[in-house]
Amino acid sequence: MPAPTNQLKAALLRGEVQSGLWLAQASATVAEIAGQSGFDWCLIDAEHGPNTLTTIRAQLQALAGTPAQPVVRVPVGEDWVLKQVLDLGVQTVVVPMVNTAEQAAQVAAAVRYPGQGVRGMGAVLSRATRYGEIVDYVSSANDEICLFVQVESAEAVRQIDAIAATPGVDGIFVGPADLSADMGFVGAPDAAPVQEAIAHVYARTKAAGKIIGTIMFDEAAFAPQVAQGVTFLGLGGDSILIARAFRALAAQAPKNDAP
Ligand SMILES: O=C(O)C(=O)C[C@H](O)[C@@H](O)CO
Repeated sequence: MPAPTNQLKAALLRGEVQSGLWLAQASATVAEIAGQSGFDWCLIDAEHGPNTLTTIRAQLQALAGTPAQPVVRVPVGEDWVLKQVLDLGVQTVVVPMVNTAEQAAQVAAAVRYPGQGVRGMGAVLSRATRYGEIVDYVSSANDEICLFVQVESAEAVRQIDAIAATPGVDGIFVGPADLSADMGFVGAPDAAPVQEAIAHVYARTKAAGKIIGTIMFDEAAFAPQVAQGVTFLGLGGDSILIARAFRALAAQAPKNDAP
């Protein structure tokens, strides 16, 4: 029995738009609700969300019962972090703050077994192999890994051609907030120089034949992003949606003229 087919990767490689939700609550319940809401994928954010391996595992287990494909963003692109997260069974990972081609090559090696990388051989003990049931996992896992590296600095933009060309990097994920901040436009991702840089990254990523990803929090931005070639599209995050819904409901509270 080989590693499970990465349905999200397969759809993205067919050029299909796949939209999803950022999960930063570290809640298996929120993950389960999101996973059955119609998203193609749900990303468990361990960079900005208070996630641990235990909470990531619980959310992966919750998502397993839903149509949504699981994605994990690791806090940092270190080999040991990627090894532990992949052993939990996720096959699509996003690595933040990849600024150079050297870093891209390092994380690409970290997510694949020897022959294509340096991923440690612990899967037989882990959820990734269903605790030993998937006996051919190690020999088939590499092809089912989908690695996105985040381009979110001016240096990464300068190195986009080398980063995108890196073997084992399947997609480039633009982080608008961090990119704009690094370019000197804190809180202003719509600034013209930032948008020009993003358009350049999209063009060079497309030229390299790689998948383009990003996240938007404005529904009006979804279609324009797809028109620019984005197929791995974040539609927002659980925290902001929950907060908005609570504020909107509270605002509906009836009042009376107390006697
Ligand atoms: O820099 C960005 O933008 C991202 O990487 C996405 C954010 O981290 C995400 O949490 C939305 O703010």
